[in-house]
Amino acid sequence: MIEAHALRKEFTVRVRAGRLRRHKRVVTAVDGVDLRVERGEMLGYIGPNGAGKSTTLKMLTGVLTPTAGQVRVCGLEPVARRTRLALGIGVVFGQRSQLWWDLPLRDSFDLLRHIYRVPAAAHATRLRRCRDLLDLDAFLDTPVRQLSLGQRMRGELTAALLHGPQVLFLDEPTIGLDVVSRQAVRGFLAELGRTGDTTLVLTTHDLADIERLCRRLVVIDHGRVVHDGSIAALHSRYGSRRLVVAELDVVLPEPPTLPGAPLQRVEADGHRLVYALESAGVAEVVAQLAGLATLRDISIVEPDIEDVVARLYRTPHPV
Ligand SMILES: Nc1ncnc2c1ncn2[C@@H]1O[C@H](COP(=O)(O)OP(=O)(O)OP(=O)(O)O)[C@@H](O)[C@H]1O
Repeated sequence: MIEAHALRKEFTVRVRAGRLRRHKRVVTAVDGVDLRVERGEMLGYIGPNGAGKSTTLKMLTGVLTPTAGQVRVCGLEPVARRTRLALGIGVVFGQRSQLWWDLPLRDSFDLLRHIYRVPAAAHATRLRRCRDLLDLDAFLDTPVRQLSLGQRMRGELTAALLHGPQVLFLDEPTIGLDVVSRQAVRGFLAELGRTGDTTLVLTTHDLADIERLCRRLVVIDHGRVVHDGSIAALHSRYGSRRLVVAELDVVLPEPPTLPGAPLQRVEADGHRLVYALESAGVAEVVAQLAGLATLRDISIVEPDIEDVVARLYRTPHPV
């Protein structure tokens, strides 16, 4: 659905160099990105501020012309075939609206049906589904300007999907949403992913979105791809380890040393021991601890995606 090769975008900016003088400076926002996304994939596209995520999305959707490289979305060259491409893609930019500010949500949806020339029956089916899954009914007749951010975002998602796009681009779809709206949006996107018809490209700073929705993660930094693979692959690349947390009834004179599971921390005055799973398996570690101490509780803590991504952002990457 998406193919990009050596995609590059440079911006020329003017910077002050004295009271009246200005210098031209070239900012390379995207620096040779290769990307291939198959039908039905849900791809998380993340990176620190200014990494080039929005610029990439703008090139994929035909808003910006690449400085160099090739790009095809739904088999089309985005800038040259922008009108045609609009029928195949849906776009949600969290900070911008595609709805009519003064119209009730229902009327915006109706206008979109005419703009995209969607047959009435197909429109009704898709709208019904969004109304059910996103709980739109309570505010369908409210003008967009009176909607809360969470309600508007649900409206935006519906608006992006009513013409049945093959690819959905989402730039920060959960930004600023409260917990309930965030869950509603995530649940809806997860459902969309399960049906497997829509390809989804999602940029976000909220890594819980990625964990919940995306099996594949592309990380971009300074305009370059620095990771392309699963979240699990990222953890193994950066040596993230699962932890075994043992709560003891009685404090031991010395925390036990376990082969293949180094002790990470001793907490709660010795009542809690935290081991990292290296070469040892969970069962082995639990069995050993059970033989050495009276356990009140034991839990396994999965590696934290925030930690591993923070480590990745801090790692310098070769230019
Ligand atoms: N229109 C523009 N003119 C000049 N520079 C730009 C323009 N748009 C983006 N840039 C620069 O390109 C770089 C990448 O910006 P981009 O908006 O793609 O980053 P991002 O990864 O989406 O960041 P964020 O997470 O902060 O939204 C930044 O250095 C930014 O200042």
